[in-house]
Amino acid sequence: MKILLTGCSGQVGYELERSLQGLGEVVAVDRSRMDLSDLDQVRDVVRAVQPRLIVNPAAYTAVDKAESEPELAHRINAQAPGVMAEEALRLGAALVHYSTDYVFPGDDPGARVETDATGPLNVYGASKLAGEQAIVASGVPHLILRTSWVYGMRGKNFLLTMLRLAKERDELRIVADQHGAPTWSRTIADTTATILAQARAHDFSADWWREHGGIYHLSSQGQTTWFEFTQAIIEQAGIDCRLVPITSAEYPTPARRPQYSVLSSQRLLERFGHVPHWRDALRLCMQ
Ligand SMILES: NC(=O)C1=CN([C@@H]2O[C@H](COP(=O)(O)OP(=O)(O)OC[C@H]3O[C@@H](n4cnc5c(N)ncnc54)[C@H](OP(=O)(O)O)[C@@H]3O)[C@@H](O)[C@H]2O)C=CC1
Ligand SMILES: Cc1cn([C@H]2C[C@H](O)[C@@H](COP(=O)(O)OP(=O)(O)O[C@H]3O[C@@H](C)C(=O)[C@@H](O)[C@H]3O)O2)c(=O)[nH]c1=O
Repeated sequence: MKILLTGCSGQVGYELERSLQGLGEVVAVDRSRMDLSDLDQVRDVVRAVQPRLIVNPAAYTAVDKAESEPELAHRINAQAPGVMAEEALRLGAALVHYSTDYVFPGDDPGARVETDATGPLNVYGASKLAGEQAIVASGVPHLILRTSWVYGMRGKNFLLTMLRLAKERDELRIVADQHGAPTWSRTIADTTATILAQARAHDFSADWWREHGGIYHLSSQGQTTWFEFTQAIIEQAGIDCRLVPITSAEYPTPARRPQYSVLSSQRLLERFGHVPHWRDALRLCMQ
């Protein structure tokens, strides 16, 4: 069985290339082979590979930059997944896609469930929501896994930024009024593989997708703030750096970010098992 994996140079894509190995023949493509801003190329690659499953972690993830490149963000995060969905449907294949906590406005302290009303505050979030909608509207069998605050020991992420800055500076000023759950890229990849192993046990049947497909939240257990997350990172790394909690207003950015960004993974936990607490995953990742 062929699995077409996009974005294999990204945080989640890199981990997926390993986690998906047991499930089939993984055809991993990066931007040089399939540029998601080129919709004809996306279509051509899917037609050439003829996968039974497309797994799409590739995305435009530069949240602030997206504010000045809305069309490009929309093409990569919304139109390209739409083309993948159309092509997968044509081939009788299924699509696994990733989305974000930033589809929500984050004005309510409770953990968001899958059916809660969306309302992105920024261009990135709006483009990811449009991607979800294109996939759902296509009618393709799909899983959309919404995750949050992704980090790992490679790629571009908050953990690595903080480790670098903490070594360069005596003091870091970090927002303490945005709440969420940092999620290790490996947790996302391994959970995806666990879910797909269950689908494979049912021969990826239409019945399985009807019963288990759809949108799931997949983020670490527990919640924190960017400030407290940084405290945990610095402490575990044993770096001496003073951390100052600040408000979002004191750290102006081109994109607005949600204040409360916690996702409830209850639906996924009930069907597919365990997701670790953010502190446990951070410890393991940094070890
Ligand atoms: N990072 C985060 O904090 C969060 C991410 N998500 C979602 O999870 C998924 C995985 O994210 P993550 O692994 O962290 O993202 P990364 O930014 O680490 O990786 C994104 C990947 O997409 C690729 N990509 C970007 N533009 C294009 C393009 N035009 N054509 C082909 N490939 C492209 C990048 O390639 P290249 O290396 O060449 O740039 C890279 O491989 C995404 O859907 C994202 O929206 C959800 C919540 C939080
Ligand atoms: C570098 C830095 C950032 N910050 C703040 C800015 C921002 O509010 C917060 C997080 O910064 P970042 O820009 O790294 O994170 P951001 O790009 O907003 O991260 C988001 O990425 C996308 C892809 C997602 O889908 C989201 O789930 C989320 O992970 O930390 C500080 O307070 N101090 C600092 O020194």
